[in-house]
Amino acid sequence: MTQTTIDKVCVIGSGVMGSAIAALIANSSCQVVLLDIVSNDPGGRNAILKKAMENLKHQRPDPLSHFSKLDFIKIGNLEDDLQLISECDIIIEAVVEKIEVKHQLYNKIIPYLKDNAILASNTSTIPLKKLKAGMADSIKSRFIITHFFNPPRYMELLELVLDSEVNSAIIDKIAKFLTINLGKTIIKSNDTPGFIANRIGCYLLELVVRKAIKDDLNPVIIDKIFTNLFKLPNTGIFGLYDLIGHDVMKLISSSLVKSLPTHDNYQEIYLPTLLLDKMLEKNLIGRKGDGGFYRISVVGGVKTKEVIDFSDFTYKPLKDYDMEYNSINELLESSSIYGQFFQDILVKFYLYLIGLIPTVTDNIYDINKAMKLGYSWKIGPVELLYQLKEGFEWIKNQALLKNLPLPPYITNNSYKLIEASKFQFNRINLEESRILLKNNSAELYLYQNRLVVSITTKMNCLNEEVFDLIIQVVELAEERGQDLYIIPLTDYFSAGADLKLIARHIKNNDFVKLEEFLALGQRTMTRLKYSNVNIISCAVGFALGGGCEILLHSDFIVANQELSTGLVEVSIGLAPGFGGIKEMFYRADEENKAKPTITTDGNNNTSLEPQQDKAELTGNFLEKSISKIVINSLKTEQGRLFFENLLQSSNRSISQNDYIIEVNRDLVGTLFKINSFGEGSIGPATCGHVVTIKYQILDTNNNLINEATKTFSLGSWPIIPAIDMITNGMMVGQSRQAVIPPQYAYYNSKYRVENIDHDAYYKVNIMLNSILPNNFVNPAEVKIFDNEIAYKIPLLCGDKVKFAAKITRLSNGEILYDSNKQDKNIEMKIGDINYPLIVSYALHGKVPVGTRTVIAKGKTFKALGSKVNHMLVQDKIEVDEFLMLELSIVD
Ligand SMILES: CCC[C@H](O)CC(=O)SCCNC(=O)CCNC(=O)[C@H](O)C(C)(C)COP(=O)([O-])OP(=O)([O-])OC[C@H]1O[C@@H](n2cnc3c(N)ncnc32)[C@H](O)[C@@H]1OP(=O)([O-])[O-]
Repeated sequence: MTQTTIDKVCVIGSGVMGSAIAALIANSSCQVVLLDIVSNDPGGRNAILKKAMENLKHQRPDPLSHFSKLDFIKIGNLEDDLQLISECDIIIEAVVEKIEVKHQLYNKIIPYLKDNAILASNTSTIPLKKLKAGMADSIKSRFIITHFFNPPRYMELLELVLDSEVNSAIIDKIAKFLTINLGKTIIKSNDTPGFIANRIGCYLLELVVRKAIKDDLNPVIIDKIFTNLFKLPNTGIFGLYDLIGHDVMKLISSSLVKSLPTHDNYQEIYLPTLLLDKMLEKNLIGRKGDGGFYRISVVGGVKTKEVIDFSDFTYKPLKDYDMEYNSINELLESSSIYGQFFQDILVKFYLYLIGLIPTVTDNIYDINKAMKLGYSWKIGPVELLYQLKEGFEWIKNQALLKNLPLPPYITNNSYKLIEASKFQFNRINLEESRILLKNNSAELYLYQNRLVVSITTKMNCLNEEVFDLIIQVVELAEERGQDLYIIPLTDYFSAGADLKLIARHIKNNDFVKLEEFLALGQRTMTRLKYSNVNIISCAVGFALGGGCEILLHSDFIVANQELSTGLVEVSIGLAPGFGGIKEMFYRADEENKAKPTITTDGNNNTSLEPQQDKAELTGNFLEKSISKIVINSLKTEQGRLFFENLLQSSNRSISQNDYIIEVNRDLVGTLFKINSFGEGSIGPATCGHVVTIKYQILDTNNNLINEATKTFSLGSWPIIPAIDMITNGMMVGQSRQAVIPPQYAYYNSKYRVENIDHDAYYKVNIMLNSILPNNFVNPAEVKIFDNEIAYKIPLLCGDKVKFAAKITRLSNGEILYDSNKQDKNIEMKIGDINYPLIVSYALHGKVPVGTRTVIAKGKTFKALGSKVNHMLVQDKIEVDEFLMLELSIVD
């Protein structure tokens, strides 16, 4: 559903940021056009874009909220497809940070902009006024900088840079899109180099790293102090430098140093540092290089974090250090080298930060917020200052002692007007509201004449008082005939039922109170569900357990894109008690009704109904939930006794493994919308088999593009990849008809199918004539178990994959193969005939995470048509014995 007047957005530049911004926008179900330069690659004129789309599927953390969101992105190049720009309401430029390139691009695209389209640059370094130089006034009034943070899907901050020329209607329109559709928090910055967060964040990174190296201090201790005392994210400072990349840091800092005035303190702290230069030379540039300050090594199958030894640039396992300091104050009062180091850097850091007022922004709360949202600081830097015994006075005194100049914000005493309460930013402006009802756990506000309930307990946990107030409020809303909104005042919706309360009841053996609590919760949910006013729940952060159950019982859910929600209690062995499982099923059923279907008319023409918007509830949810509950119960002595008593008549002890549930393997179907015709008796075809097929490729108007009979090995992609993927699983004599999305329709440069448009959907008809060799995996004889369900693009025939594998003989537990023992993961193409057939069978259709356990007969462990078997000595396996294969995907 589009909530603003923005229907289509164009992103230009499919690099790391551009493609991830396109994914973020597609996640909100808004149409995206992603453009880049023409490629000379044999893969076609859009090869750069195809690669970017492919990368989106594999990046971690996932840029896409669901793989079907790729369908919202249409790709094109800047020569053939410029007219696509004229359909777009916003054009976001995310090309290389070179002013000449950007200007050339603007000149090229401006003739295609529709009248009221907004043009935005995602630059992080080039000033707005330079970007706008030479533009016509009619473009200047709708040209802005929208600075996203990396990764755009996960970082809430968006820095918006505008000037007085920008039309106010444009500001309103883009602000609505960024906040409502994309869930971003906007912070306005003046047009100064690096804007707010990077100016401060990179200053701190360079200050700490360069000074620590100069003073010969240990990165591990410094990072531990930052994460433990200052509550910075776990990467610390050195880890973040590695994550950004030393090469990128160099680009950012050099650009900042070049554009900042000569008296700016960045120039002074950006010390020449030989060791950093040497690291760059040796490609020790961080995570994407051969290591950085830290490196992760896999030794004996175990991941080990190591730290650099500057004496010879080797790496040593990380030693843990005891924290000597209990608080920031203790650290700063210490005369240790680390105490002195932190004193020095903190004074410099804060003087720099405060000195940015008013040139960069006149709002100190925005500075605090930018670091929380753009750099994931749990506590903002200005809030942190209040944890120092003397706060601003400490900075002031230290500056005087060290003879450092004080910024105007301190000398004119503006800092004395800071109100600590304003650091917590509420989504509701409480000053505009009036409390109508209240107890110790929840409150009802009248906000802009709407009824709004907010929970006020720790983590917004649900207790009796919360339920009492909600029931009372629903009644009041019905009396007034007004809809009811449930909105958190915090960054999260609710952590669910108050587990401490439940634990107290259990500890006191007070099961009557526990039952009453559950009954009250159920009554509350029922009241929400059957109220005769609308219940609208607005959720951000997390809505876990009972929090999720509130959403499930609401009439409307307004969810932030990054909301984490679910009935998570099953993983700790608790059954959702407030009606969540039932509601999940009702909703899943409704979604199934809305699912896209393939309809086939009398002439066997297939048409695809419109794509649905929501993620589907696939997988055996109920069985998985119950199995998790049982498995977790079995981990406790009481749980085990309970189940053993229950099963006494069967007179056997029980194992957790008895409760692992089979998975379903139909994820491939959600990608291709396959219809099968006929039964067939020989097969099924598995990746690696040599098949002969007759195929037809048709466009969506049923025009025949290509047809032929072809013999090839499944997974070699000789026609278009989708044909191999769809043929997998077919029986000889069977036919399949499928609709394939563009990303699986591109052709292989070796065997060209002419006239394939890289951006279009196609239909294929396949008839399977023969399979060689006649060595098959009979699905009825195979058991497959997964350790998790995930909604990711499944691995398919012909894809490359990296995994660890173990094969165990079930009759005696003998381990026949273990890649971990050989200290090596397997990297193979699904369909490689040098690996056991069962491996390709098990990998096709598996999501690229977690462990898959397969139990199958020895005959399926033979490699296809080859004497080489990279995992087993073939002669050691009996055809009819049962073997267990465990495959764990490696990132
Ligand atoms: C019977 C069926 C009922 C129903 O149907 C199902 C449910 O809702 S079942 C429930 C389903 N829900 C869950 O399973 C979620 C359980 N909670 C979590 O997973 C994490 O706490 C969470 C991810 C929310 C935040 O992580 P984080 O940011 O690292 O923060 P943190 O972890 O450090 O916690 C901060 C403080 O909050 C406290 N507290 C938190 N949650 C609860 C609670 N439910 N209760 C009470 N207290 C809770 C926590 O103890 C701590 O207190 P203290 O005194 O300051 O030490």
